[in-house]
Amino acid sequence: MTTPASDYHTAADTVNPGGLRLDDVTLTLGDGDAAVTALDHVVLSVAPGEFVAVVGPSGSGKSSLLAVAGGLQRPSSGTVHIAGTELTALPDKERTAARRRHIGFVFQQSNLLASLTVLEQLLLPLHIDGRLDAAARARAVELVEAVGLAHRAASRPHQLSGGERQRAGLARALMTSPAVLLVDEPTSALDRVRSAEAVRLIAEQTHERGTATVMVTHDTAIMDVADRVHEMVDGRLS
Ligand SMILES: Nc1ncnc2c1ncn2[C@@H]1O[C@H](COP(=O)(O)OP(=O)(O)OP(=O)(O)O)[C@@H](O)[C@H]1O
Repeated sequence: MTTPASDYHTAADTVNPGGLRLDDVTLTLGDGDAAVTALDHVVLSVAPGEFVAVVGPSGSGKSSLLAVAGGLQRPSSGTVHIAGTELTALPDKERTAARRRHIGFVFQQSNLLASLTVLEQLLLPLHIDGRLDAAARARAVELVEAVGLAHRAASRPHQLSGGERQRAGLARALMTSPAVLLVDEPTSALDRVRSAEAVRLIAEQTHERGTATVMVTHDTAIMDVADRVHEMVDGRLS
């Protein structure tokens, strides 16, 4: 008996069905004469296991793209799907839950909680979701090591450098194996070697875990690592 092709699944399919899709997304910020079209009819599809970079000048709409893709900001029009769910159709409470479960953010500001150690920052989201078990603890330790912070696992954010805080934020974002990973300029606070390592880790996790990853950056060196590179100019993606 042969197995139909549709019964075969890649590791990526098993971990994260669906990816990220933006359909005809427009975002207008501000009112009247001050109104700015931050996103202009953007179409973007990122498959599980795909690493997409978005490059573009300051003010072109890159951060707006991540905010809308991650459900932090509702678009003025258009739809966003993550992991098979239409994010833009969900009420606020459910959108927040979907965001926590499916999306990992790495922002320039790492938004770490001041009172928690590096290791605790990683464990908290799983604790909130009631999914904190031995495997999760082991993964947290592994990720803290992978971002080069093993010696800082028990440190709190104020005891870390900017680059260390950013790497802790990256490890935290990877902790839940999100379906979608949204990364804003991971290299700014890091030195060259560290930043190359961080990008390599993101690429590795993207391919191994079937994450749909979007990274926005000014850094054109990213082009060597990304599967696809888009350019953003005046809110338009090409
Ligand atoms: N709250 C706001 N009200 C009005 N305009 C805004 C608001 N936030 C951002 N903008 C404008 O929207 C456009 C896109 O901004 P965005 O932050 O997405 O750009 P960016 O490409 O991420 O820039 P950078 O690389 O400097 O971070 C810019 O022209 C910006 O001035």
